[in-house]
Amino acid sequence: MASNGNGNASHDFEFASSHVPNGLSKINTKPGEPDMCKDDTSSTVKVSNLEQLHALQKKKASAPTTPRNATNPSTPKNLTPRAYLSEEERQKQQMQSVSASLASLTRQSGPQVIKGEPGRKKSPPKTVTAPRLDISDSALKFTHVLYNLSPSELYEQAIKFEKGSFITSSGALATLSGAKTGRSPKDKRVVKEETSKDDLWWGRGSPNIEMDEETFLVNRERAVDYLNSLEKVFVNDQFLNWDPQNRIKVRIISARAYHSLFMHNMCIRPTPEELEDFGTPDFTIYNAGQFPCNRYTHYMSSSTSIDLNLKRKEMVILGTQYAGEMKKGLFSLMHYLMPKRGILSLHSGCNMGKEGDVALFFGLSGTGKTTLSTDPNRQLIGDDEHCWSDNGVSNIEGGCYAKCIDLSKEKEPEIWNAIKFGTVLENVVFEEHYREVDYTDKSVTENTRAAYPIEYIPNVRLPCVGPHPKNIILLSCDAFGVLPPVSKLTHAQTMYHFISGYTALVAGTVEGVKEPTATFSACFGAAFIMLHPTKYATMLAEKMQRHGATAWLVNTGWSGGSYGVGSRMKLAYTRKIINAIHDGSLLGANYAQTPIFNLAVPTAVNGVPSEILQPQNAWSDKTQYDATLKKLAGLFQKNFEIYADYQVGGNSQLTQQILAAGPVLQ
Ligand SMILES: Nc1ncnc2c1ncn2[C@@H]1O[C@H](COP(=O)(O)OP(=O)(O)O)[C@@H](O)[C@H]1O
Ligand SMILES: C=C(OP(=O)(O)O)C(=O)O
Ligand SMILES: [Ca+2]
Ligand SMILES: [Mn+2]
Repeated sequence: MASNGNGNASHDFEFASSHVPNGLSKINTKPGEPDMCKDDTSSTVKVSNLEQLHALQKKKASAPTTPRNATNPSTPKNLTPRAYLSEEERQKQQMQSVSASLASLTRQSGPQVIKGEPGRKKSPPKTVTAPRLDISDSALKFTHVLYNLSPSELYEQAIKFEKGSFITSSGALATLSGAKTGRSPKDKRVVKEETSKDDLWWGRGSPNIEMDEETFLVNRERAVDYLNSLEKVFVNDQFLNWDPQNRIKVRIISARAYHSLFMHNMCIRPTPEELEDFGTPDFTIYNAGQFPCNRYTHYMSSSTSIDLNLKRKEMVILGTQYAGEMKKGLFSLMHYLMPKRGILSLHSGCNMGKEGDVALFFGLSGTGKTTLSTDPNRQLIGDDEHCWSDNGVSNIEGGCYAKCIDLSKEKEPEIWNAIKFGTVLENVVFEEHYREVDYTDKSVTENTRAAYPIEYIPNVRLPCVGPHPKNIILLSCDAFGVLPPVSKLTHAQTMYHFISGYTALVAGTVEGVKEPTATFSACFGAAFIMLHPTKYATMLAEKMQRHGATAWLVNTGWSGGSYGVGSRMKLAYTRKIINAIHDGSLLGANYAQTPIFNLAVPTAVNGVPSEILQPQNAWSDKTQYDATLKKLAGLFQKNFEIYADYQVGGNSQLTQQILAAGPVLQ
């Protein structure tokens, strides 16, 4: 009957052959049809007003989840949806839990919260009301809770309400993180309290700068008051760790859609059933990043404070909107919780080959964990944070956080293609009309970032778990240009370099500064570790020995001279080196020892010019090379002094071997 695009003409209307006086043809409806003009022929919608029509557009939500394959080990067997609860009761419990999270500690109960956006006054709001014993202006107002919104909803929130939010030509959400475009490790504080203080690493070299319990509460109150003063807050209830036995439930309360979307991408996304049974989180982040801390508060040294309280299982963020702070805050938590269970937490990328061979990529920021674990020939398990338990490896996260300065489609196609709808693009610059991103532009920061769900990488391994690692790759971006592109490490050397955690980056964007600065960051992530580095090193040594893993040191930094003279190692060469590690060919190569560092360097690697394998060959000024090598060796030795008094494991022999495995200056 109808014309529905298949080429048949509609016979619903007939033009009368006779002309009416004004020149317009008269339209006659067919006999039997109701006397109304229809502009299409499909059945009409069953609504009586526009509002109802708009309501039809949105159907019952099913939360966007992290996809898992059929044999999903990350859904614990005892997870049965609470079928006995009515939808209304369930929602009420959910909001009661959020209200409790947002409660001031001086009140018995939480603030009045309403699920959903402000301004929808039509239906009576589902509120959770606190008994009004302590009547105050802030207790009288409602806070709207935007609970586990989808990427589409978060895009709308960001674009409507957050200045600096734009959709780029590839569909990503471009945002600005404000004044802080990187982490603020000097502003991190850890509460010294009786449940954890004896386990934690304090003092020289430690990232854990202490704070007392009272001061934490002052900052927590500041964050909670700020969040409650807003019309609406975002709440994400999500998981960490793909190992089902060691999954952690986290709640993130934030004020920006950008933060909510970032965490949606970075944490593991629960299924609707898992969300129904979420209950009370194991850990809560209060992100009040737009609001500064009070500098008159004890322990505060700037307007930024990132405070971790392991006893209360809470983290407070004030004065920084850099989203990586939340991700790495949770990583710190895992660096405390997991070793207590005999599980090693690792600042590493991880992927797996067709034979089930797993590789770990350790390294500080910018050394290549994300770039090199994203490999078209291998399945990606994760780019940044992992656990190594007796069952193998598991990713902690549900997403990746790639650096995108100078990103190119040719060199890193998988990451390039992952920057699409749903991806958060931090601090990038784009052309104002077409919104084409210019990845070379450092106007906002050099630390431009893309956060995307892990399944945006096509060859992802879901669930993100794997067997015990075969190769351990320590990445170092040596801007001095003296470390070889690749070397095979002995067991003791592995421990030495793991504890040292060396990289050297160029001093940054300051004009005229050409001298590289060495960074030593224990366990390739000193900013996130909670226990003494030797604790993690002992676990790594034990696991590597038990599972027969081989370790390699790979320099992704400079070759042919230091920064300013030499050039960055070609990514294509590094990839060839990594391939030779994966396929086992490098294990059987011939090796030569280097002076001072005593590293075993292969004489040939398929696809890599042999003259760059021994770094001194690539330098034109040999005396300069010798001097630079000695300088770096001295820096290593100086850094290691703080560990000389510690034992690795119960084994003083291993400790002696580790000390002897460092560079030797004649
Ligand atoms: N030889 C190389 N190996 C690895 N990365 C390289 C190399 N040369 C340049 N790069 C660039 O260095 C950066 C490494 O960053 P990324 O992989 O995100 O580091 P991480 O994940 O360790 O913080 C990327 O921008 C990458 O394109
Ligand atoms: C998010 C970060 O990690 P990485 O640079 O290691 O990817 C960071 O250091 O802020
Ligand atoms: Ca990374
Ligand atoms: Mn990282």
